[in-house]
Amino acid sequence: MARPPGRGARPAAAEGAERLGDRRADQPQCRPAARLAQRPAARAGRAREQPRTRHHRGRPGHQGGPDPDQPPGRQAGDVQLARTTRPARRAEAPRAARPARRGAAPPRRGRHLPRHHPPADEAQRRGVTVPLELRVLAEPAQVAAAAAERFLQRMAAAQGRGEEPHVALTGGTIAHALHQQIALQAPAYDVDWSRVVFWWGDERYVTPDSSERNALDARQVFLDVVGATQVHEMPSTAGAPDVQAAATAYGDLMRSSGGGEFDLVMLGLGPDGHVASLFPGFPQLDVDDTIAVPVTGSPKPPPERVSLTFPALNRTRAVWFLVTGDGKADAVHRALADEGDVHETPARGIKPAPLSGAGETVWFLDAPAANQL
Ligand SMILES: O=C1O[C@H](COP(=O)(O)O)[C@@H](O)[C@H](O)[C@H]1O
Repeated sequence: MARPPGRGARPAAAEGAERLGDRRADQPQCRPAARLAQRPAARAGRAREQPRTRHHRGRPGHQGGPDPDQPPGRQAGDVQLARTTRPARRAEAPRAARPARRGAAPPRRGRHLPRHHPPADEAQRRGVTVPLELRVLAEPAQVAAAAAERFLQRMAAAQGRGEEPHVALTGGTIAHALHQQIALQAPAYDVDWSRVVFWWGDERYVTPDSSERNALDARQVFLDVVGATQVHEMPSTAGAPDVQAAATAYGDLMRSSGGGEFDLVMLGLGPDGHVASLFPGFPQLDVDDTIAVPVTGSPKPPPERVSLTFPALNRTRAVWFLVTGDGKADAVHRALADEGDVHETPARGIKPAPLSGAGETVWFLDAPAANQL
């Protein structure tokens, strides 16, 4: 898994630095950023010398006292770091199914993924390496604007190659601002919205007009504004008799759509490290033979949800995490630490394994969310 930045292990790249293409884990991904490359050598040496425990690696000042060269927390300012993900460690791979510790519904087995659908550790098995970028911006509004700009560029580029990109949208705190920004910036880009296929990484199983619905806000501020036509919502209570049926129907729809793989999956991150509706300690984390699973007893309301599984989310060229606020800083740190358990920090199970094209993992963070890196 990837390391947090700031330990001198990998050179960083300034925004706009020339990308050198996909490389193996032990090779630098981008040319060093001038401002970071000019750090005093003594600081880099100190960072290497400090003994660190597994959970504190990469947290300057946490183990060895405050670092005089480094103000607390990562500085905002549109800095882009880039590294390459490492093949997942064995301990991080999803384990055999364990009993639910909370009131989660047992996920239904036997809804097999298409043959081309890679298992959760497909990236590891095939030795796939995917570049990892961190973009730290000052405020949530800048995170939304930067991600929206890149989203529009990505869609236009995919369509320019003759593709019809499939995208998984996120819910959560950042989604509203992100979607607003996409709609705002859209007129400047040549995107045919009838040729982008929208899905969701997770959804709340509530009434269709509930303000808890991830899709409702996305439609109002983005999809209906730009005129998207291929929008696949997860079923609400009006569309399926129960949450299990909702998950089954969504998996069936995705399986029959012939999409193959996502071009892009966008994800938020909960303070507990959850992504989509895959929560710490829940049995859905271990499901690798199904596209979508029901969740009951969610620790975050509302209690009933549908979520894509890790294999479904990882069947993508790109994953973008969008995370803001200091309440997420510990989760960001745990997600990017060298070691950790996917059952404690579900974000660690996100390892895109592209079947085609170049892969990427990008973390768009505001400064508070990055303050433990
Ligand atoms: O409930 C959800 O939570 C996560 C994280 O959301 P946040 O509000 O803590 O940012 C989100 O990614 C997911 O889509 C959503 O349904």
